[in-house]
Amino acid sequence: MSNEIEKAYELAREQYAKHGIDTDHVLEQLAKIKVSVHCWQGDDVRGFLFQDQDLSGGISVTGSHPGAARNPGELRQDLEQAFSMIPGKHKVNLHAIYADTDEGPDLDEILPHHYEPWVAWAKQQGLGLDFNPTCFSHEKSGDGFTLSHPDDGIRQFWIDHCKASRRIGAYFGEELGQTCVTNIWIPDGYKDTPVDRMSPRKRLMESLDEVFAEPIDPAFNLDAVESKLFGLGSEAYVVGSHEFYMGYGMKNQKLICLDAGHFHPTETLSGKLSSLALFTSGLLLHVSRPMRWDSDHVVVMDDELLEIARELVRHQLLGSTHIGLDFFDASINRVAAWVIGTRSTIKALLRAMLEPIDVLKQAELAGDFTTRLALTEEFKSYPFGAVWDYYCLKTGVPVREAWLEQAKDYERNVLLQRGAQVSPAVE
Ligand SMILES: C[C@H](O)[C@H](O)[C@@H](O)C(=O)CO
Ligand SMILES: [Mn+2]
Repeated sequence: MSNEIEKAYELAREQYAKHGIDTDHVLEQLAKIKVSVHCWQGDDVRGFLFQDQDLSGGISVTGSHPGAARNPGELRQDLEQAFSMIPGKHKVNLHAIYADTDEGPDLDEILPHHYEPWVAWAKQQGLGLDFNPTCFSHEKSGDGFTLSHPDDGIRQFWIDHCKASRRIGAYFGEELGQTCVTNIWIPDGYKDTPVDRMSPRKRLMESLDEVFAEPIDPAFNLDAVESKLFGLGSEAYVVGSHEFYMGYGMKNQKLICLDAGHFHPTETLSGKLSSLALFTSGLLLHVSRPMRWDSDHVVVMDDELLEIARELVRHQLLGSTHIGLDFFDASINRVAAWVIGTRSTIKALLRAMLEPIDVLKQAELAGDFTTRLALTEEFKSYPFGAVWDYYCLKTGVPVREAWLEQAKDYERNVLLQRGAQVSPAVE
């Protein structure tokens, strides 16, 4: 098998070389890209701090596939399993509710040591960590408002939570020697048309100013802010809209987080990158797959994913863009969901790197749109799959669908052995 893969790669290498594309170099570049894999696919966004709280904040996970992780040890075990089927070294994105501690801190009391086992594990696995304050699934977000809440006390609680989160991000960055991105998303909004759209936004702006007041070394932690068009129960108005965070992020040098599911259905994230990149200090992506709404389906290599990858590659945005995933599907094996979404994202980046970018740009500049269209179309059937297979082989992960048998074994031997109750950590 490995001989066949190597032979196919040699043929592919020759074909790409005819267009000046050095596949060996492309694979070296690909290996440098880190995808931030979101931990919350592993347990349907439940977390470990408030396990009796229902998921709130206008997001929803559907499906009842067995085997969700019930404690931090199981979640790490599942992530390790997923990473053994994903080429490259990446990052894990944690939410505050994934603290690994018996101390039971409230969200405004979280401290770096509550996440120490995650750091020890990340070091051992050679992974980076990213972070998010959890401004939902909590009694103080019950009426749908957090950082823009009209009540000073409740707003202060969420400000303190976000401040604590940045310090945890800085701790991750310092400990792991890899910058942590701490992303703030809040659900605040109204189900029906508000009378006053301005005041909640003013409160949010002031809360964010307070959250970001403490200087933190950007080598350790970078802040990001994530907008949204609507949520379940906030259909009419979301305080943290795209325009709000675009303005806030540019004015205050914060990363702007673009979630593929957070725009009007015909708007594309890929269409926004080249504009925002000209004016921002950097971007964070939440690569997701909206189906008619912000449904957070598992990412697949569809046209939009490819177009996002092309924008990042063609305009050299990989250095300033942090690529995170954000989907949660409980109707399929959760480990497989991670593997499918992450492999598809990396594969799309590879495909984008294997295109004759300079030739296409020159054709466009010369007004030769025939060549542009013809080459773009022909390259769709170039043997990128042979290069991908070779990359998997060389990085020691299963080639093609071979990973599925491994995932099924893991499901049989581990996931299906889990009962419904919370069990002690597996370690
Ligand atoms: C759990 C995540 O933080 C959440 O999905 C957020 O990023 C979002 O996209 C909400 O719609
Ligand atoms: Mn998101």
